[in-house]
Amino acid sequence: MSYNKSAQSLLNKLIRSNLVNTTNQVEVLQKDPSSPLYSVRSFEELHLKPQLLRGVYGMGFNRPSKIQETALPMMLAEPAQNLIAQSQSGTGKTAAFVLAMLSHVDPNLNHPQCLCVSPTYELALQTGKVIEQMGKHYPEVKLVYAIRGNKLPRGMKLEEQIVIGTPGTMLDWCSKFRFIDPKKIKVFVLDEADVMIATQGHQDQSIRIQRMLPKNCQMLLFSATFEESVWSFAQRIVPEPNIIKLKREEETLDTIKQYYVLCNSKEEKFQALCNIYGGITIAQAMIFCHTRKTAGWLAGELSREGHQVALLSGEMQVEQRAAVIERFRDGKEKVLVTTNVCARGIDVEQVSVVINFDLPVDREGNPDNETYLHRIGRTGRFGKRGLAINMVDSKMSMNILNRIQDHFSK
Ligand SMILES: Nc1ncnc2c1ncn2[C@@H]1O[C@H](COP(=O)(O)OP(=O)(O)OP(=O)(O)O)[C@@H](O)[C@H]1O
Repeated sequence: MSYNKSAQSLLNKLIRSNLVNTTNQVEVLQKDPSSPLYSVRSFEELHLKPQLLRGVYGMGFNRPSKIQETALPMMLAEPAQNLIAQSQSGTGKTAAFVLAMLSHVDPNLNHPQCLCVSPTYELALQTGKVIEQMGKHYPEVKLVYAIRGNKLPRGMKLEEQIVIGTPGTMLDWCSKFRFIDPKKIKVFVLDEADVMIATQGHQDQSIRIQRMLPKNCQMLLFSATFEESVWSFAQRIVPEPNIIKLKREEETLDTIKQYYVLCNSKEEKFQALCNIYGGITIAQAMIFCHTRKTAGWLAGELSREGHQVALLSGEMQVEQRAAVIERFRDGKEKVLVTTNVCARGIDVEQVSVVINFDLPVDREGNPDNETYLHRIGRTGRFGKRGLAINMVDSKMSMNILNRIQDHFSK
């Protein structure tokens, strides 16, 4: 379960190349409601160090994202303020806390000052990459990974200002090995709290790290979702927090053209698919199948027809899946074939054509409306127009399609 959650989160990060736009307003709950609430419309207003402003613009950011507008002034304020922030993946949380960490470190002090914990090694590396990009013009600030494979000699004291890693190793480095002096930490970031608590032990380890930090250390916690269990964990980690929440944009089927194609067999569906493919110039398409076997077969047939196809399948390791997704995102393959299960929870916003080679159904064989919507739907008025094609090959699948139609009244 936790493996799935962190894999999903990683794959989502990899498949997305852009900020997720949202028209929803942020909800803010201040620790001290009488203090003024600042929000910024530009990065200049934040009075960042010039090296960091260059780093931000160098990444192609023109203005703060919705959540950054409110979160950044809070995180950069003096004295430090604690923050719990929740918004869906892709809305700019990572970029925000990376900027906060880079702003708060003193490059002249050669000891760790910021700790950032992530649920997995791969997720930690992704955050590390953002630190490197944003800190590109600030080479005095150094970064080290507290992850299992990284073995340091006993008695060593770290000189890097930022440490990013997984809770277990981070805890060992702070207590058992004392590579880090927790009393000198100024900023503590806990990323992906919802994924974190899904792993046995991570919650306790995170709390034990937090207890070693000084009272005036800034505590920041981020999460994509906010169910009760995340919330109670957040409150144990972050005392006297400001709270920012950004609602997830509703997905709609309004801007999507949906079709279905009637066939008699798997082979006919494949033929129909080839015909459709010949008829329209498709930028990039994702094709969903019910089983691994069908997905493998279809990918084989498509490549025999000369298509460049990527296959994402459940038996692959996360790294392999990540590599497939990265190649697809970079346009190296135009078609991605995957199974319903494997792609659950993955956002495919930039894909304009979605083909359900098999319709999404749940374990009992009933229509899975939620998956249908998530796969095909687009959010808000920024949503690009899209095309969805459903393949029907039996009375049973026609029945499922009809029930999906009834459900959405479309
Ligand atoms: N102000 C901005 N302007 C333009 N792009 C931005 C801005 N902030 C972040 N981005 C880009 O948007 C994407 C999502 O940002 P980021 O990874 O920070 O979001 P997130 O909420 O942390 O999502 P996740 O939890 O999946 O990492 C990244 O590609 C990032 O480079």
